[in-house]
Amino acid sequence: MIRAHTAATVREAEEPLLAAGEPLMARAACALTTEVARELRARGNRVSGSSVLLLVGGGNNGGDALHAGAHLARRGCQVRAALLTDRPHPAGLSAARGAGVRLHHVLQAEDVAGAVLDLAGRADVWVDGLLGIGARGGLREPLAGAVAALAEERAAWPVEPLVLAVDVPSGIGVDDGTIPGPVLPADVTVTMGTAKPGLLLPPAAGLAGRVEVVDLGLGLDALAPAACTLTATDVADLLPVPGPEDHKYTRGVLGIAAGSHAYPGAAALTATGALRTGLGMIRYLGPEVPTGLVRTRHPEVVTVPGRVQAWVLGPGTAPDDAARMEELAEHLGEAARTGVPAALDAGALALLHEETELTGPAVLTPHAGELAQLLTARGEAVTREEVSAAPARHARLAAEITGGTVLLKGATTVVAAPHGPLYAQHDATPWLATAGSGDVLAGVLGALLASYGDVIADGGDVLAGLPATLAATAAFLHGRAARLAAGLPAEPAPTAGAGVPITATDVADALPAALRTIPR
Ligand SMILES: NC(=O)C1=CN([C@@H]2O[C@H](COP(=O)(O)OP(=O)(O)OC[C@H]3O[C@@H](n4cnc5c(N)ncnc54)[C@H](O)[C@@H]3O)[C@@H](O)[C@H]2O)[C@@H](O)CC1
Ligand SMILES: Nc1ncnc2c1ncn2[C@@H]1O[C@H](COP(=O)(O)OP(=O)(O)O)[C@@H](O)[C@H]1O
Ligand SMILES: [K+]
Repeated sequence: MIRAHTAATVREAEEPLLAAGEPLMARAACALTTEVARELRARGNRVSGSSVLLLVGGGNNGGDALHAGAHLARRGCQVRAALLTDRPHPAGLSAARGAGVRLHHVLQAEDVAGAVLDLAGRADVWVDGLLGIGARGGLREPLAGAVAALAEERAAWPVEPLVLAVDVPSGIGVDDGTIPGPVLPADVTVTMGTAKPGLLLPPAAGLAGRVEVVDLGLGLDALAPAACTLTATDVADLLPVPGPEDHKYTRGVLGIAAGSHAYPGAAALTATGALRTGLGMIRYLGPEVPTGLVRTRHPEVVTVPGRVQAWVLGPGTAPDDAARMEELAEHLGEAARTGVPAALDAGALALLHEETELTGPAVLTPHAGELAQLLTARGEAVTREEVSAAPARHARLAAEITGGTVLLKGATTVVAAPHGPLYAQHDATPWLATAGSGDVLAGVLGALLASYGDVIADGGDVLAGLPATLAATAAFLHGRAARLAAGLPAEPAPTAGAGVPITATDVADALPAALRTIPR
């Protein structure tokens, strides 16, 4: 699991170590130096003779950069520092000066951005040490203008410089993953002690490049993360494997109320997603046309009511279909009475537009537009664009308002329960943006909820976070299946091609291949 902690938690952990005289900044600077050298060599450059520009802000982030610059100068790099502050870190500054780093007081220039661009043009590497966890809001002037100019001009350089961010790309929302102002996108972010939520959460995570965590000995592993990303190993621990004592009822029975006369295909896609993820049985309940489709495609699906351990409600239904909405409301009521978890998708999300309190465990699976509608209906007027600009904040808000767990779909899927860590899963490929793929996801999630249905129903507070973990697991499997279906390797690799278009059916059919890549 990749774990991220907030700026406040990092400071709390650092405090006693700094008081005890632990050389945290020296460790950070060594790690930065190693990373710059490694990246230069990976690009076929020698370390000695390479030119490095340090972008230096007024705090310890700038101090890290200056100390690393001193090391690099001693290793033969030509290092310049653009001091975008009147008060650079004193020890960092004297170390840099002593090692022969050339210091440029760019704030004295009439055109600060122009002065920084001038220095940047001569450098193979830009080290972004403007702001770290001390950032308050987006970059202010003159830093903002300089960074905007660098970000814009970078692509025009004959050879694009390597951009390495210290701790975080300066100016991102460190704790919430927002992008409140200009930010210089990094190739690599060397982050200190632990990842920060903004390095995992969209949209800021997309500006961090590869994230390298430096172990500063902060002892953060014992503290609950604010955000995390599941890896294959975590998913392996969660995926149920049947034992000899199991039978179909212990493996989990999933009720699916999906599809309508207008959108029958969703019923079949949800069922395929669930069956390929693995469970004991599916009970499908719906109108004649989708029922026929499900029976034809999956003769193993039962189409009579009975006991279930989880529900998927809503794929392929629309709020204007009053009769279908009434059926969904009844199933949701039954789920709540029996304490059985329910995944609510598409039309079923509209059930929550009313002031209904979710009394049973539920996972909502909106995309940004559906989440905006839900929040607006519940008195928090917001647009789709605003949700996309701050997905974590809005997913958490919806979880708090409804009492459910929210899986917000997107290129990076964010999961938020009312409490506990956020999850950010970036496992898919943009080829997944195709009609019906959300129905497959609902099926994957439904199968996992059914497998754990009895545990969730009996669980109480101890297992309060389980629906969120299962939702993140579903996003992982779904994303990985999409990658494999598109002809991409399970994990992103620089040599992978662009992949090929996929259908939602392809995604469901690639689930067994995705499961085979999970080490169990
Ligand atoms: N505390 C420590 O000894 C360690 C800290 N580390 C580094 O120190 C960083 C945190 O250092 P600081 O607490 O000094 O904070 P920062 O270096 O992130 O920034 C603080 C400075 O930025 C200014 N500032 C804040 N928001 C701004 C904005 N929106 N626009 C323009 N200027 C703004 C503040 O006025 C202040 O001068 C970490 O990110 C990490 O890089 C590491 O060296 C590990 C050890
Ligand atoms: N750009 C993207 N990159 C990766 N995955 C994406 C992207 N856009 C959408 N997705 C994923 O595709 C799926 C689309 O689901 P949804 O919007 O419900 O579509 P539908 O209703 O047609 O099934 C979600 O799992 C979402 O996370
Ligand atoms: K930085």
